Order: sequence, then C-alpha cells, then structure tokens
Amino acid sequence: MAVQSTMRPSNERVAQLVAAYVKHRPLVQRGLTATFVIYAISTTYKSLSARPPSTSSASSKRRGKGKDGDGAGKAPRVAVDALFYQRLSRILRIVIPSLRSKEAMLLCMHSSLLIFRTVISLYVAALDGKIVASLVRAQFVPFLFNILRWLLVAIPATWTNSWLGYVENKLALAYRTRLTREVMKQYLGDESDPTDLKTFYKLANLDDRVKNPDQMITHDIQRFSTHLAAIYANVAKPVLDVILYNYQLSQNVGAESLLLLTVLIQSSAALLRALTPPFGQYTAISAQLSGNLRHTHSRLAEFAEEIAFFGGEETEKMLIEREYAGLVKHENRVLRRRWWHGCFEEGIVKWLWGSFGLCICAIPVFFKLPGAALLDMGGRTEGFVTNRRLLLSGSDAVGRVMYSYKDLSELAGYTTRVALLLETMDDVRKGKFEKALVSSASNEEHAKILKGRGVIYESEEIEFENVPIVTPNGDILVRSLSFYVKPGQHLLIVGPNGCGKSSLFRILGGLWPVYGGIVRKPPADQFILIPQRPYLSLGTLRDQVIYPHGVEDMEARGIMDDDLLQILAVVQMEHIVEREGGWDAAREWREALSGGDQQKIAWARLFYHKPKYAVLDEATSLVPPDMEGMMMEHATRLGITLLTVSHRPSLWKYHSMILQYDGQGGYVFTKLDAEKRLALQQEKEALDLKLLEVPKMKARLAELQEIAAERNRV
Ligand SMILES: Nc1ncnc2c1ncn2[C@@H]1O[C@H](COP(=O)(O)OP(=O)(O)OP(=O)(O)O)[C@@H](O)[C@H]1O
Repeated sequence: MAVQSTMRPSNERVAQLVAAYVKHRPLVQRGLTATFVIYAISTTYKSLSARPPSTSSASSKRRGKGKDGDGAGKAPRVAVDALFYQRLSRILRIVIPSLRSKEAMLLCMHSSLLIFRTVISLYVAALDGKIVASLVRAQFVPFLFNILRWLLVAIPATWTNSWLGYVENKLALAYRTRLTREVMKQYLGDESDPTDLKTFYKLANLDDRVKNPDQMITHDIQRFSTHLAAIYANVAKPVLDVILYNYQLSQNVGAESLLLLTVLIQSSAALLRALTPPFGQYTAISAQLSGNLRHTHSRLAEFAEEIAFFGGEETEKMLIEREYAGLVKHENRVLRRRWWHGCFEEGIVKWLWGSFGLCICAIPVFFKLPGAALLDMGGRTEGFVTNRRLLLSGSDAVGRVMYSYKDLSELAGYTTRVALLLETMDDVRKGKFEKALVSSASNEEHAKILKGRGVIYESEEIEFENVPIVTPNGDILVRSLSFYVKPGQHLLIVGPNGCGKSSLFRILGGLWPVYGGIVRKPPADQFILIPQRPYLSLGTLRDQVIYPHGVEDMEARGIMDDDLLQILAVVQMEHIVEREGGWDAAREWREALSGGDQQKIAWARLFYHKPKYAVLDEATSLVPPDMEGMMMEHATRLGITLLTVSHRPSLWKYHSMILQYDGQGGYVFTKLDAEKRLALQQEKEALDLKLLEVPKMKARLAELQEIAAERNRV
C-alpha cells in the first residue's frame, strides 16, 4: 500500500485520493473501528434475537394451533423472539427483584470477574508475542523476565476462573430459590396474602394447560435457573470479548482488514443460522415428554395395590413403554440433528474462520501498513503471535456468541415452561380458565349461565339461592339450586351417581366458581371435609390427627398428647398409638392403616378441630354401623353441623333436612322425617319383595289351574 511518488497523469486523481486517504487514515480508522464496534453489537443482538427457521410460526401453523401447551398432543411454541424476551423480562424481575438484591450483587460480581478475565487475556496475548519475539531475537534476559510475568499473571487468572465457576453456581441457586419461592407463593398461597385461592387445586382441575406442575416446579425451574446463570457468561463474556479483541486487532492489523473479515464471518454466520435446527423447541418438547413419563410412573406407584389386584402389569408396562418410546424417539431425532449441526458448525467456526484469521494476521507481515514502523523479524513475529492469539480469542468469542444461540434456544425452551406455569397460575387466580366454556355452550341459555357470575357472602349459615351447579367442563348438573343449612340442622344429600352431590361441596369450598345466584357461607376454616378415602399427610401419627395444624398450633390451643389420646378413644383407635410406636412414629399412613381405620382417623381429626360444619362424603362407608352412629352423635355434641352424603338409611335419623337430586337436573329440598321416611322405605322394600314373588306366584297359579283342569277331565 506504499504510495508511489511518480505517477502517470491519468492516475493523478487516484493518487491524490490515495494520498488524502493516507493523510486522514487515523480518522478513517477511528471511524471504522467505531462502526465496527456498533456493528459487532448490533449483529450480536441480531443473532440473539433472530428466530431459527420453522420454530414457531411455521410449525404452529402446521399444527393449526398457536397456544402453548403442556398436553401430550400439543408441541409448545418456542422461539427466541419478542415473546421470549417479554417472558424472560417478567421472570428476570422475579429473580432479580432490585438492584440491591443478592442476585444483582452476584451478577455485578460476575460481570466484574468476566471483564477482569478479558483484560488478563489481552495482557497474555501481548505477553505471548513478547516471549516469542525475545526467543526469535535470542534475548535471554527479556525472555526470563517475560516468563516470570507469565507465571505471575497465572495467579489472578486461575483465581478469576475459580471464582467465575463459583459465582455462576451461586447465581443459579439464587435464581432457583427466588423463582421457586414465587411459584410456591402463588401455588399454595402465602401468609402475607390472606386470599385463599387454592391455585394448586384449580391448576389441576379447572385448567388443562399444565399437566405436570410437579415436574415444572422441581425440574424445569432448576434447568431454567442453571441456563439463565450460564447464558449470562455465555453471552455477556463473548460479546465483551468480541468488542475488546476486535478493537485491539483493528489497532494492530488495520480496521479495513477487520471489516473484510467481519463481512466474511457474518455471511457464513448467516448461513449457519439458517441451518440451525430449533433447539429451543426440542428442549421444551423433551421436558414435556419426560414429565409425561414421570407422571405415568408415579400413577403406577400411587395405585400399586389396585393395579396388582387387577393384574394390570402388562397394560401399565405398555403405557410406560409407550411414553418412554416417545421420549427416546424425540431424543434420537435431536441427537441426529445435533450431530450434523455440530459437524457443520465446527467446519465453519473453527476451520473456515480460522483460515480467515490467519490471512488477517499475515497482513502486517506481507504489507507495510501506512504509519507503521518498519519491523525486524522479532517484531514481525511478535506482531503475528499477538494478533493470532487475539484473533483466535476473538473468533472463539464470535463462535461462542454463535453457540450461545443454542444455549439461548434452550433457555427459551425452559422459559416457555416456567412462563406457562406462571401465566396459567395468573389466569387461574384471576378466574380466567383455559377451557373457553362459553364457546362450548350448547344453546343461548347454556351460554347465559356460563357467562354469569354469582355473589358470595360470608355468613354463619349456609345458603344457596338459585345457584347453578356447573362442572369445569361447562356441563350443567343443576340449573338453579336453592337450599339452606342452619347450625344444628344436619343435612342429608342423596341422589344417583354423578348427579352433583360432591360438586356442591366443591362450590361450597370455593374450589369451583359460582356461575350465578347467591352463596352464603362461613369462611373456609369453618369447614372440614371427610371424603371416602381421607387424606393422610406425610409425617407422624400426631400430624394425622391434627392436620393441617403443626405441634405449635396444637400446643397454642392448649391441647396435649393425652387429649389427643382421648379423641382417639372416641373412635376406638387409642391402641394404635402403642401399636405404631408412639405419637412421633412416622409412616406412609395410607399403607399402614386399613380403610376403616383411615376413616376413623379422619373423624378424630374432625373432633380435634371442632369446626362449625363438616362435609361428610361417604365418610362412614368403611366403619361398622354402631360406630358410625356414635361418631355422628359425638359430632352433634361438639356443636358440629353435618352435611352428609351417604347411601346408608341407618344415617337418616341423625339428619333433619334432606336435599334429594333426581339425577335429571331436578331436586327436592325438604324436612327429613326420618321415622316416616324409614317406615316408607321399609314398606317400599317389603312391597318390592312381594312384587318379586308375583311372577313365581303367577307361575304356581297357572300350574295349579292346569292340575285342576286335568282332574276335571279325569
Ligand atoms: N374436575 C372435574 N372436571 C370435569 N368434570 C367433573 C370434575 N369433577 C366432577 N366432574 C363431573 O361432575 C359430575 C358430578 O360429579 P360429582 O362428583 O359431584 O358426583 P356425585 O353426585 O358426588 O357422584 P358419586 O355419588 O358417584 O360420588 C360428574 O359427571 C363428574 O364427571
């Protein structure tokens, strides 16, 4: 590029231009370097915000659905796009709540360490060049001096690397803790938020977007946090490196060469991006499939006894194998794609870009750059070695920005899962359910009921005024139900299977929405439900009786273990304290106790809590009749009003009101005269028995008539 002093006239203009360029080259260089830095940032941003082909819109169009899903049939929509950044920023506000938070401090520490590491790398690149130059020049003392500097720089370098790993893991753990805490707050409620929304119930029963929240809360949040902590190092550090190394290189080899290099790299990078499979979507599908597999396994463990009795091993094995085969098929597909993508990626990033880099490093060796000093062999070697190191680090950084796209896609996959959980919980908490019930209405009247909202008042008594009973699917079980329960007036609820007896309790417990009318009821802590198969928690024998209280709550109420023993004596279960090894014995109580004993423990729990109302859903089906009468009378003595679903006529006498469903959407609510009803029932049963005899009697009559006719003939 040396400027010629003698020129032909036709080339004079060109020579003037070249001379002007040489004169103003430092300015042009600075301009180019600045442009380059801006370009590097913008292309990095573009590479992070670009969307791999066929990830979202194309595939979702093919599926004909745009909604994220956790269900088996739907593939979640995953892409590194505006929606991803929107979701990520929402989660980031949770995991880094303020600039003074622990997470922000850790992030700040992480960034400082990353910058420090890059500064060390720049220093090492220059030192490397100096060591080789002193070797080429055969200068012993400078060589030794540089080796000493090399050893000294190793101390902060290794210190920084160890700290980086440590801080990154701490950051992942801190993110996970914040996110888990926030999710649990919404999922199971929070002491600071007194509204009892029962999100965990509604998530499982009213909205079908999230099939396995357990997997999402444990596995997916952990993977998301690890990826988020790593993505910062995988993106921030390479971006910083790209800028710093390239700035340094542009000083050494000229900004023009770097510009050429950038154009070459960017065009091949564009090709690479176009060929990158949608790894984010693969990650989300993978998490979904492993969730399904885990769910199938946990069902097997949960219903082991029933399955064993049925001999359902083959069917269960087939179900599990089907889930597993689906997972393996998907993983194999991903592995194949990763294989060819890996080959292609390494070919471009390592080898093609490496050759470009070597050519760039050779520029100061073969051409004298304007304004540069004439170099001896040592100087040229030093320049080459330094530039090569800078270039290797720079291209490695560009490569890592490219690779980070894969990490970013995977992060997008986990972000989709975590965001889906948060968004669904939001909807559930706001009463917006996924199942668009109104659109599924069969007619206008049905739609009108589904669009409606009832009013709930707090009251000492229970009263339903024209309340429709609607299932989460939008099926109307009863159009308009009215009844009341006054303290002390036990209510019996009867009707055929599936008519909506338990559904009534779900509305009463605030689990299902009220679509119309007025509901008056006491607060939820004034109810206790005893279902046919009572819930037994993890924990000690004492915990089973006082659930959901803890020992502190029990003691705060002035109740001791001896009092609990007396409660157990009411249900004739006091012997189990000794049998099971004391109050502190912990077991899987569902297996340690028989069905009847489980029901008795649930009754003991009722006597411990003494709520205003108890909802009994076939709660005595497994205990002997004399015992059930005793328990009902004890509940009455404690002032507990009962709402009982039972098929046993022996329980009628304990109730004063009856709500009888006809199974066709109609019902009768009236006083229950147990004696009269029982007498009628007995009369009906006697008549039924007699009617059963009628065909036999008719046959016998016909027989007798035939015999008589025969005798007459004789
Ligand atoms: N989570 C749910 N999602 C959709 N439908 C439901 C749900 N729970 C119950 N149902 C439906 O609501 C209807 C009434 O159920 P419910 O449990 O109230 O019946 P029931 O009268 O108590 O019957 P049984 O005597 O057999 O216990 C049933 O058809 C049931 O399938």
